Order: sequence, then structure tokens, then C-alpha cells
Amino acid sequence: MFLRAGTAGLSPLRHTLRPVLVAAMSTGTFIVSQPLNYRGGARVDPVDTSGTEKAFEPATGRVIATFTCSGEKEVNLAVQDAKAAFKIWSQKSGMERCRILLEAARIIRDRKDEIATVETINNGKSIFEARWDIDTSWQCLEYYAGLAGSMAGEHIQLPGGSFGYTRREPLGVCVGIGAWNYPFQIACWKSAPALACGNAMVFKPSPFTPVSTLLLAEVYTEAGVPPGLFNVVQGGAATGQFLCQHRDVAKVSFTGSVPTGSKIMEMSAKGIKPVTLELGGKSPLIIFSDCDMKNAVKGALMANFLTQGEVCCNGTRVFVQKEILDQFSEEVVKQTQRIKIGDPLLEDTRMGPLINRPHLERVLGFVKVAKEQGAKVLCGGDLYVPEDPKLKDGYYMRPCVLTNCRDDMTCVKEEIFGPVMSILSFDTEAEVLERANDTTFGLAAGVFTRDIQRAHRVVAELQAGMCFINNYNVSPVELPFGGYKKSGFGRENGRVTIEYYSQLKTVCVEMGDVESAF
Ligand SMILES: NC(=O)c1ccc[n+]([C@@H]2O[C@H](COP(=O)([O-])OP(=O)(O)OC[C@H]3O[C@@H](n4cnc5c(N)ncnc54)[C@H](O)[C@@H]3O)[C@@H](O)[C@H]2O)c1
Ligand SMILES: NCCCC=O
Repeated sequence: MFLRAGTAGLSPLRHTLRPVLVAAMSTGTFIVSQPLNYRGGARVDPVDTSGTEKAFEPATGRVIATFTCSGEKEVNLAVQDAKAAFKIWSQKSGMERCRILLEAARIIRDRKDEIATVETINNGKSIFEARWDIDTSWQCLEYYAGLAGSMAGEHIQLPGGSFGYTRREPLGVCVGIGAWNYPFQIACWKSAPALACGNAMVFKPSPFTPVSTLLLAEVYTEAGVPPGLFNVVQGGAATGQFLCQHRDVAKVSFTGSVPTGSKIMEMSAKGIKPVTLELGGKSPLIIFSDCDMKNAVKGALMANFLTQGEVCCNGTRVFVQKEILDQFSEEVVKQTQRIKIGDPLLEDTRMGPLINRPHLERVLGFVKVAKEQGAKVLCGGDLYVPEDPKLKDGYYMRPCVLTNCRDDMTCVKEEIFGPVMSILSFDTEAEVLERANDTTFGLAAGVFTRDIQRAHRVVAELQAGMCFINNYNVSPVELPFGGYKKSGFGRENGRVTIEYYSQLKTVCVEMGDVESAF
């Protein structure tokens, strides 16, 4: 059963939050019995529809929710509620917003296990990892709470005692559209800076993972934001389009694939709306022969197998210097084969199921094509059926390491978004840099070396927004995250993101008489 009490006896349209734990959650038992839209400070059923969707538990293949996708009227109501809340919220001081965001961060921290469990059930990632995601979620709220109180403009002295000053002002109603791989984290990484700057938000999660964002909406309400400040509408492309095209929406922040990002940009361009695009990648990880081998191997696993490989910034093109190719490959395979696959809610599981059956088949298809094109499978790349009978219809595969890869192979060129690492060998620094940058993506990159000068020289040349030296896929919220080239633009996290959720007003003050040309 879903962990919250049912809704019997409540109005069909509005349901209040009842924070009662009705049952412990385990794999194969979770069902969502509450509405999945959130508007005006409460869960609601949408007033119109653009279709229905089913959400699955990837571990078992069970349907956990059937829900209505929001139509244009529902989207409009959510935007109108956000507009009303914006009027109140944007008038608050930074310190007032700070206190509420800190309270929301505290609630998330206190409810970490519950939120991580919901994330694991709906996404499939291991509970071990989901807890990391929830940590980077509340940390993000805490970070922007800290910045909210210090947002300020500047004072500029002009001749004759005149002066100017700038005000950093919010944009209005911002839209967040999320992908399915980090549902709760994405909603936090978008809403925390947006709210800190004084904006309201309407968020649309991926229809594959509609559940956990509702917990965030409830947390914000409990923390004290005005009703309507953070709303959730469910649905797919049609609902997303209504949001992007809405005339009262001031900004769109999107996380997802390059083709959808391009459509979002086109729609936003029509309304001259600023966009943040966090898109896909095919990132290089460069392992030099002077690396600390143990750390490089750990880094390569972190770069490829978190969340079943369904991570935008994964370093899936692993370039290894020839002298250490055999030793590195052997060690990587050994560690990969030790990854425990299975029920993602078990404490010792480190790899759960992929998001759904079509995606699993797509990823296995990439492995098949890689073999046909001459790659050699060192391990994995096949279906995995756990022994536990309740998991037999889940979407599991063994993590795969490919070698003998060439730059022109499909597995090296395209984003697979699954647990498939491609190992490529190289001789020189100049050569590997050219090959690493030979891609239309530019999200992330990594380098392992003990040579500190080389490390900085190499990252300076890498065409990627997020570079790691001697580590990979860590997410400190203090650091800006985002892409170069087709991986998008704008940033999430870090101080700079304030600029993507606010606008600068300049005020010019005359202290003397007007000097007129007429
Ligand atoms: N750079 C990052 O921070 C980041 C993070 C996570 C995922 N990603 C990328 O996301 C992709 C996987 O996610 P996905 O499969 O959910 O991506 P997707 O592009 O299919 O969907 C993303 C979101 O866009 C919505 N959408 C789809 N069509 C739309 C349209 N026409 N108008 C408005 N909204 C629309 C979807 O419903 C979903 O909510 C991968 O490419 C991955 O690399 C990037
Ligand atoms: N932890 C950040 C991952 C975002 C990409 O999918």
C-alpha cells in the first residue's frame, strides 16, 4: 500500500495531506492511491485530460499508478495558482524565504528514508544510491536558502551626486520539466534556486516517475510556502507543450534528451522565454598510465554504473593509455562482476532494474550492435533474472564492459543510457584530447593522472561543462552543473544559477536638473 492514508470521504477534487504511515513499504506492495497533481497547496485530480499513463515498479514490472495527464485547463489552473502565490512570495525578504527553505530542507532530511524508498520503487535505483540523491536534494535547498538572504544589487555613483542601483528581481512563474532518472533530485535542483529568487514553479515530472515530486510539494507546503507556489502537473509531451506555450510562464528549465530539448527551445523562442537545457551526453573518461589504478577503476565504475547507467553525465567512453590497458580492463571487469544486482530495496543491492521494458531492450540492442561492429564483451550485457520469484518480470541486465572499441562504433558515438562501458585505448595526450572532443555532446569529462600539471592542462582543453579530476560523478551542490555544445546551456547548482532564475533591473536616479537637448 502507498504509505499515506486513502482519500475516502474527501471531495473528489481536493484531498488534504494526512501524514500517517499506514504500512511499511517493500518491493511488490506499493500502490499509489492518491491524486498525483498538486495545486493550490493540495493534491488534486486534474480538471481535464490529455490522456492517461501508467507508472511501473521496474523491480517487478507491476503497475503502481494509473493517472490522468493534465490538459490545457488544468495547466492553466496550475499556472494561475502559481501566479497568485508569486505575488505573495516575491514580496518576502530573502531572509524570510531562507527560513522556509531551510525548514523544507530539514523535513526532507528527516524523511530521507521514506522519500528514498519511494524513489527506489518508482525508478529502480538501489536504495543505497537513492539516499545519496535525497542528500543532494536537501543540500540544494539548504544551499539556496543560504544565498536567498544575500541576494542584492549594487549602487553606482554617477556625476553630480546622481546615482544608479540595480535590483535582482524574480522572473515570475517558472516551469520545470524533469527526466525519470533522478526524479526527486531534479525537482529540487530546479525549484530550490527558483524559489530562493522569489519565483513560483509549476513542475512536470516524467510520466515514468510521477510519484516522488508530490512528496516535495507536500514538504514545501508543510514548511510554509504560500499555497500554489510549487505545483505539480502530470503528463507527457502534450502537457509539457501546454506549459511551454503558456503566456504567463516566464521561464522553462528542462532536463531530458537533446531532441526534446530542441523542441522546448523552439516553443520557448516563440514567447521569448529564457530556457535552461540540461540534456544528454556521451562523456569521455581519460585514464593515463600514471594514475592511481585503484582509484581509476573505482572512478570508471562510478562513471558508468550508477543508477543502472541511466545518468546523463556518465563517462561511457573510457580512454585508457595503452601501457595499462590490460591491467585496467582486468580490474574493471573483476569489480563490475562483483556488483550485486537485484531487489533495489535490499541494503546490499548496488544495481537495480532499468526503467522499463522498452528501454531495457534498447540498451541490449546497443550491445548486440556493438558486437556486430567488432566490439568484444568482457562481461555482462545480457538479461538478468533474479532468483526471487517476485522479481521475475523486472527489467534487469548485467552491467557490461566492452573492449576493442573504435571511435566510429555506435556504442561509442550514441548515448546508451544504460550500464554499458566502452573501453578505448590511446597513446598520447594530444591524440586522446582530439578523440575525446570529437562529439556533438559536451556535458562532462574526467581525467585520472598523478601529474597535476597534465590534469589541469587536459581539463582546460576538454569541451565539457563538468570536468572531474581523479574522481567522477560526485555532485556537490556548491558546484555549477551543465553542458557545452548539444548537451545544453544554463547551469544548475552553484551561485551562478541565481542568474538563471532572476533578472536585473537598473534604476538611474537624477539628483540635479534634467539637461535637455530640446
Ligand atoms: N543534463 C542533465 O542534467 C540531465 C539529467 C538527467 C537526464 N538527462 C537526459 O535526459 C534523457 C533521458 O530522459 P527522458 O527519457 O525522460 O528524456 P525526454 O526528453 O524523453 O523527456 C524529458 C521530459 O520532457 C517531457 N517531454 C517530452 N516531449 C516533450 C515536448 N514535446 N514538450 C515538452 N515536454 C516534453 C517528458 O514528458 C519528460 O518529462 C537522457 O538523454 C539524459 O541524458 C540530462
Ligand atoms: N547526480 C546528477 C546526475 C544528473 C544526470 O543525470
